Amino acid sequence: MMQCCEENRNQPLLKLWIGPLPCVLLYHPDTVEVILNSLKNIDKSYTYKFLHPWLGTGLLTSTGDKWRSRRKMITPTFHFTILADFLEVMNEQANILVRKLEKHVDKEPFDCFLDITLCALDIICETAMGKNIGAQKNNDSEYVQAIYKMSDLIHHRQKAPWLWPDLTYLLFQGGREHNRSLKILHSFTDKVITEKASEKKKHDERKCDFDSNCEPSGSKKRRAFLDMLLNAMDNGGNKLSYLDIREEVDTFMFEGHDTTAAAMNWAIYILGCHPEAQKKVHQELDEVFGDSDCPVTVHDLKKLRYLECVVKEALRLFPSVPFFARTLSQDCYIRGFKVPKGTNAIIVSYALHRDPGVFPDPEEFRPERFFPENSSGRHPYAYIPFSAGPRNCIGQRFAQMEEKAVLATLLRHFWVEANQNREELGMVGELILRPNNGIWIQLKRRTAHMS
Ligand code: HEM
Repeated sequence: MMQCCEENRNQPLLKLWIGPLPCVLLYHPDTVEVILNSLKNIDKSYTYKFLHPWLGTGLLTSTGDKWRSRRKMITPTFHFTILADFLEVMNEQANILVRKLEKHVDKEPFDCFLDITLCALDIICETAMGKNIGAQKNNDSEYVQAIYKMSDLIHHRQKAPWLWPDLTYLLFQGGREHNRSLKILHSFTDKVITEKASEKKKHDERKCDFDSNCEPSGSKKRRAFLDMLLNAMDNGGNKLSYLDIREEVDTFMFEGHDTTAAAMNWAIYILGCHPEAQKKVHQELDEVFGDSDCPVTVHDLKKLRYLECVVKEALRLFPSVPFFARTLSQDCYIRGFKVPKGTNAIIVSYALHRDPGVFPDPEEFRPERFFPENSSGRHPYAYIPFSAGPRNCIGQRFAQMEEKAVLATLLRHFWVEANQNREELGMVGELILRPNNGIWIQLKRRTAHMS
């Protein structure tokens, strides 16, 4: 698909069939805008249906009034002050990662992909559910294995139209494994929600009893998204049901960890290939942190402007979600072409981000492209790693905070060298853009002021 867009860069759009589905591929800012800006064409495409058994119709997969009401209810849980509380979890997990990676300093190249991914998994588990599953220390857990199995199975099914009917799917081994993993995933979230709900009940009762002295003095309890979902209400004052909450928690688990994990891995890879840029990051880190080993604060994050440009440029070259799709609920016109209702519009951000008219020498890694003076006036739909418009990524600020905090912690300790060229990565655009061959790096220790 990526190659197809590249070869037809001068065409306004591409029409093709994927199995029985009529599709258009979009990879120009103005054509993408028509779809993403629309308040009507918000239905996800047919292949998202294979996420339903796991995620139900949570924020990612729902549509119409359900999506509108949920989006409104959940948006406040991503408020900046709440995100700031999550930074503590991000710092803790990033430090565990640093300790794990210590053993590789001045040693042979190693594949860091899983290490970074498990760090992202621990972060989302604790922030979404308030549960520390310690995946960084033990990745053999049934739940961790089931998450990866499930993502693989869903992707495989999306690519194979003969596996689309539920009945046929169940005849295959994949279908049976799918149901096994589903049980593990749901019983884990069920258990966590039940525990949290009963904790909340006890807490509310104590509060009614006497509205103070409930918590031991001085202890500040960490909030998780789940705590906020248990309190959330729609316009009519209705609370979310138990199943409503489960679909949202599962959605955060799915959408909120592989994406950030891939993004951090790609950023480490690309910095490992560009020592000049890495030196600038180190210099900035030294200016902000000096010799201290204090955890990263929100205030520090604001000062890491060059690192932010690195993160953005890495997501341009390697968008974690390389394409996403809508099914048109009404006819629309794109550059004068009538695209009928029912068509699947596939937005190929991987190709869009490589438009040489917007990003000259698109394959070059140049964080400077995102300096304010260089990005002002750029088409607002030319760079959309988090999608754009009303259905953009609700976790964007969370993800940016996590990426910067974890990368800053890693790079305060290590100098990174990458050991692969791009061809050796085995890049594949599945649900997530992944390096099939892993990310092989070497680490050297660094101390502040080395830069
Ligand atoms: C670098 C990290 C991330 C990237 C690149 C990313 C990218 C995206 C993209 C492209 C979409 C649109 C998908 C579509 O239209 O099918 C999306 C939607 C979404 N993302 Fe993210 N995401 C990231 C992190 C997160 C995190 C950390 C969370 C939650 C904690 C999250 C939660 C969601 C949700 C719930 C939606 C659906 C929003 C809606 O339809 O209203 N994402 N994300």
